[in-house]
Amino acid sequence: MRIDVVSIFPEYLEPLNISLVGKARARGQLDVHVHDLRGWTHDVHRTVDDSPYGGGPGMVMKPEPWGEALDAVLGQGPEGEVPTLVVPTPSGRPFTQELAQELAGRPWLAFTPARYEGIDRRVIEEAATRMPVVEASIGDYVLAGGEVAVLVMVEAIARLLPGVLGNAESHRDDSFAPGAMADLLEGPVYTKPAEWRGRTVPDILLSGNHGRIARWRREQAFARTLANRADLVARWRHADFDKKDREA
Ligand SMILES: Nc1nc2cc(Br)ccc2s1
Repeated sequence: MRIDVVSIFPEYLEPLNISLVGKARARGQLDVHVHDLRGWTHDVHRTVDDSPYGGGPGMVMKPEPWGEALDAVLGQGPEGEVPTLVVPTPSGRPFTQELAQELAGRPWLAFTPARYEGIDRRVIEEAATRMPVVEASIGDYVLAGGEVAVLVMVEAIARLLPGVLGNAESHRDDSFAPGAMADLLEGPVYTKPAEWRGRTVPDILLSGNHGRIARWRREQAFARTLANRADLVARWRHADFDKKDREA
């Protein structure tokens, strides 16, 4: 997978050089290119924003630099291919595990994290005439810019790429993963020592009875989901619980 990111703070994307994403890049599983939007400005002040038409607070990101940046990115990718443009925005569709899975299946993603009050709408409209566009929100809160959202989305997507996570089984038990864990949060996990500050590990996990352990883990996941995410539980049908249990 190729990933391009255009930002006025390219240094914000430094974390893409380390850990899971960094290792995937070193192994050639990911080809990441970070671009400074100001490279497509032509004035001495390298201007990327201006006051909003219609008035209102803050500044809006000018269309010209973004248009030229996307032209350049399109020209750098595989011949005849276009990226899926991913626009982090509080007003986008929820970025969920399902959307991460969908985007993990694309060969080329281009991220355009905004700052200020956002990007002139015409940039997105014009881009949509030449590539798929996904406007996605990582949550119901407003950040100072989209770079943090890009880090979240790239990590969530990269870990789903074949071979990136050491243990291919890890995906199966992810919270929100399709199948048995859909609409479920992961339950508690434990490791050595068996006793720590007077607290022991649940006996069931030491029993070696893998069927009962799987059942216990699902009950814990259900309880955690019930406690923290009633919205997910509302999507369960009673019969599904038993069915999901059989799938475990
Ligand atoms: N939750 C989010 N907040 C923001 C703010 C800006 Br400015 C750009 C993108 C995003 S995504």
